[in-house]
Amino acid sequence: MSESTAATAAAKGGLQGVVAAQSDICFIDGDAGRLVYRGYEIGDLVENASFEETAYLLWDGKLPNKTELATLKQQLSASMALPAHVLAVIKALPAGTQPMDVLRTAVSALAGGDTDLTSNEAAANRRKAVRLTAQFPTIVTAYHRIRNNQQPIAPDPSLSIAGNFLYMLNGKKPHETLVRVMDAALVLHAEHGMNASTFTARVIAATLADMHASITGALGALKGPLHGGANEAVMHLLLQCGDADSAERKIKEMLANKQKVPGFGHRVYRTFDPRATFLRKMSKQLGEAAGNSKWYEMSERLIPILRDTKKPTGEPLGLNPNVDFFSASAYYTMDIPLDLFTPIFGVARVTGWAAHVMEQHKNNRIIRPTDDYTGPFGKKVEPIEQRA
Ligand SMILES: CC(=O)SCCNC(=O)CCNC(=O)[C@H](O)C(C)(C)COP(=O)(O)OP(=O)(O)OC[C@H]1O[C@@H](n2cnc3c(N)ncnc32)[C@H](O)[C@@H]1OP(=O)(O)O
Ligand SMILES: O=C([O-])CC(=O)C(=O)O
Repeated sequence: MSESTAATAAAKGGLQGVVAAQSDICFIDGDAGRLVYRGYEIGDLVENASFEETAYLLWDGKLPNKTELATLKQQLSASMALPAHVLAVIKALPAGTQPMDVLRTAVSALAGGDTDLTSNEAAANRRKAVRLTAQFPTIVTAYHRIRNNQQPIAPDPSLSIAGNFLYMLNGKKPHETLVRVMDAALVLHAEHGMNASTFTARVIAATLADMHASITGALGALKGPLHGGANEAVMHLLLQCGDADSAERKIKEMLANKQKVPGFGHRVYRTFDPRATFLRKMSKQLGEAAGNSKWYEMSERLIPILRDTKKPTGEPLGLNPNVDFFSASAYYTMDIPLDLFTPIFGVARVTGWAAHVMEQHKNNRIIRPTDDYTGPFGKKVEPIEQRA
């Protein structure tokens, strides 16, 4: 970044372009639309590696061999069931509690009773990463069933994380194609450098707080509609519009009113988010398989509007879909309830958060930036009766 561009970015706030850590985990080239996890291109991983292999890669820095993968799968299967006190916490939450809040609360509750809680050593962190990754799908699906007056389904040790998520959600063995789509979505969402939730996790970890505290905080950041919450917001928008013509009108109106359109734009990508390229294909294929391409086609209609609409300067807006855009129509076509879209993001991203917490703990310095004070000086405390 040139000095003048850096100065403009600094004035806008949001830590744009600020290097917050040295990291071996993820590389993003925002101009080229390139995403790399530990040296592997995202396209290679999504086509040739499972979510479990990706988790291993993120945590251990290498792809597992057969024995290592079998061990990880066994460890994950052994950790999927929730402790009784966590199920009790989930059941005690008031009706209507949002699934992201349930997930955050349950992760916080999982700290109680975790045998490694107080250790930030690498081996303890690795065990906690496995347990949390295994427990996330169980929390999300158990809550969904409980809120619908259904019994939670016990995880099936023969299924993957993706397979178990669909199985525990619907109570029947999922079709292989759907498991493959869900697995690919999890690989695509697993990691993304110093995004807001990962940065949050690292800030918490850098105080030497533990993995559960860091991931509880990360979930709070992921919930927001400018971050992970955008996938749910995209689907609400598509449903509210109902058809492509109304959606086109609505988007133009939003742009004219300077409103942010969910699922578009990115702090780093200046071109198509490479993950959106894969999710776009998945949304199309799912629509065709379901005999309902309406949501995919509606989504396609919006792309040229956000790319080509002119700014007052005459330049095109140049906004592209991000990871949250096509995941919305893909998950909706898979019959996944809207308010589980962001929790699914969490089911994937817990692996990336855990990798960053481990990296932070390995080479730590507290993260404490500074601010540019713009308030007054010289005030004196007046007696309360004299205050306006
Ligand atoms: C997993 C993820 O977190 S991916 C992102 C998910 N979030 C969303 O989809 C929400 C919609 N998108 C946004 O709000 C933003 O694009 C963000 C939060 C992702 C990135 O924010 P920033 O880095 O601050 O945006 P940036 O500075 O590049 O914006 C440039 C301009 O494009 C505009 N813009 C950016 N995104 C959008 C959008 N989705 N709709 C309309 N205008 C937008 C900005 O308002 C800004 O306009 P200005 O120059 O007239 O002020
Ligand atoms: O990197 C970001 O700012 C947001 C994002 O796409 C992600 O977390 O996947």
